[in-house]
Amino acid sequence: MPGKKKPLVVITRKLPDPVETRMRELFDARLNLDDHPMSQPELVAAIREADVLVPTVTDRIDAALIAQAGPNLKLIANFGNGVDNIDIPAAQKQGITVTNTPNVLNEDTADMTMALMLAVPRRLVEGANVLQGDGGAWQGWSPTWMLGRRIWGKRLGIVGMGRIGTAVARRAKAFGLSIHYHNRKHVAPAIEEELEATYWESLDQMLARMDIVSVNCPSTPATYHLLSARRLALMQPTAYVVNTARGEIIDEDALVKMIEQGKLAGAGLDVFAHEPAVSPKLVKLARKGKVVILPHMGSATLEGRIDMGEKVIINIRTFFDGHRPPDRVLPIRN
Ligand SMILES: O=CC(=O)O
Repeated sequence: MPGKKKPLVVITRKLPDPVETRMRELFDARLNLDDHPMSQPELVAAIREADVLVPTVTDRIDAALIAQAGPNLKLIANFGNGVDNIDIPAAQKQGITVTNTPNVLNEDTADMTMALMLAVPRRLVEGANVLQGDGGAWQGWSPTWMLGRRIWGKRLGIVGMGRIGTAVARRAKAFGLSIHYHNRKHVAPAIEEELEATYWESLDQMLARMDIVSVNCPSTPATYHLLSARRLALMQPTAYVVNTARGEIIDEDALVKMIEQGKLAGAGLDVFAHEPAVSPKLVKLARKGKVVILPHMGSATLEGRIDMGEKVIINIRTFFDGHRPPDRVLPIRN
């Protein structure tokens, strides 16, 4: 941007090198080279001074923080798809634009969803641990040892057939699962045709009939504990739950209890209710092979993270060129 003063852009976490290099070229970029999660006073200092804040999903940008924004703060360009970490109405009220990084992580997150969908019923981690443990546990192949459950021919229920849900559905179809989905408002007729998918208006009815349920909706006040204790209890005891969206969408305590009591077969979880803390009960279930737990790695590919950084840059540049940034996020209207 020749001739113009470069915007002061505060980035809360370390980003991949090519992204940081480009940000340095384009902006007055304040980087977090040692990658420490920013403390509340550091966030307040950043938001007071910056023209643009680039937070990640681990930074809570709530109304109290936004209220302390300095006069220069015009844009919060989230490095992340989910914006549940940002109080969008509070930002909008203060004239601050919010953007995110959609689309570029659909395929990576869908891959991880598929990986969990395979890992739990097919006992992938349990099997790997046999060889990685003391080494003596494997007695050789046996017709009745390490038997999991087949996923081919089973029913997959997708909660939230959006961009990621659709990418999951395409993969799952190729693995021989029949595709079912529930969306709160919109049906997706094109996807229904392409994947011979069945739309369930009633989430309760869908849950009761699925072999695997994959959570792929955003975390909003309306989806908080969408898979509640009552709804989880509707599921078959042979069913699995996979969540690569947000921990808050499932009542995690209820899920744990149901798996402990054999009322659900297991779960594959990449996200948790109180990250980075993970319930010790879930860790215990993981040791028993009932769940596979991953530390929020759905979009964690080098390519994906560089693409996300590129999106952040495009959003900032477009905004300062006087146009509406491509990934502007507006408050949800019910
Ligand atoms: O979880 C990661 C994201 O929302 O980008």
